[in-house]
Amino acid sequence: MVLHTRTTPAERRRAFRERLGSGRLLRMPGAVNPLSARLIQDTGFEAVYLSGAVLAADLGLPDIGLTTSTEIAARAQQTTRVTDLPVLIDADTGFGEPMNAARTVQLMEDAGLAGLHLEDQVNPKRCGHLDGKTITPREEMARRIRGAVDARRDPDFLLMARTDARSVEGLDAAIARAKAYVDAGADAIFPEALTDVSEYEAFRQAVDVPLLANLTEFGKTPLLDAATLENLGYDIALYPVTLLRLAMGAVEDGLRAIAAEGTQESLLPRMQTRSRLYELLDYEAYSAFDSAVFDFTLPPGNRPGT
Ligand SMILES: C[C@](O)(C(=O)O)[C@H](CC(=O)O)C(=O)O
Ligand SMILES: [Mg+2]
Repeated sequence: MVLHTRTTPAERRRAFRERLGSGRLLRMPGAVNPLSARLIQDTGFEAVYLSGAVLAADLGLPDIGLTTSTEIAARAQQTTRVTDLPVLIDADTGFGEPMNAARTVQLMEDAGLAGLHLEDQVNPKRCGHLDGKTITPREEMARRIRGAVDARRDPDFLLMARTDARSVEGLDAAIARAKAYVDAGADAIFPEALTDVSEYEAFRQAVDVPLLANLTEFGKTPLLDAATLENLGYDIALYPVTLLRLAMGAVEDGLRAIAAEGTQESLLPRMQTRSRLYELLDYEAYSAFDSAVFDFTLPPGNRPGT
């Protein structure tokens, strides 16, 4: 995969729709950057997520609706260029009125994404697993969804509605909202911050469209495993911030070790090697453009593929 993806956005959207219709659970890790999307593909996952929390944290911002739709579209495009997998993005509240949600859909289509989700919070929004959320009236969110549906040009672009109502209005209201959002045209539902298996079951019984389970760590939801979620009939298992938490944990430990030990020697076994990085970048394949690009040798045991 030199420089770019080989698949078109249309092909990926189609593949994503078909995969969601398979009845098998789709495990979707959130990328931390375009390179990590490559790693998600390389390790055998079939779709990539772009988390609003990660995109904000990447800029040193909290997840309270400060990022803009053009900012996240730019990051999305950098990501979709370097993976063949479908990419689903977190479009928060749609960034304003229903007309802003409509524009957001077109920006995300143009960024090569396979779909997005919109949530029924008001701004400033917050992480779905925090207390004190405020949600829109149900009809306001239905208008947001209808605006998004009308703006969509590729019918395969997935429009997922997230409801944050469980921790605000209770389970029954959250389910009623999910149904109303499907009636407004949502293709899939993201019930946020469910607290136990019985709530997952209730959603599954009530809603016919694909359902996403958000397995974010340190939140309100138990970290149900893939087999359990598949048995519950869920379609997507989301690990939105997992890679960021792993990476930042490792970065912090590493910084402390260098500061304490005066060398990074003890950290080498935990590092991605130069050869693995080059393999991921498909460095060698760039010789097709210019044989001088990859005409060096790496130390023994450190060549891509060895
Ligand atoms: C899924 C989510 O919307 C995200 O932005 O990744 C967050 C995740 C998190 O903050 O842990 C959410 O659940 O609100
Ligand atoms: Mg989010």
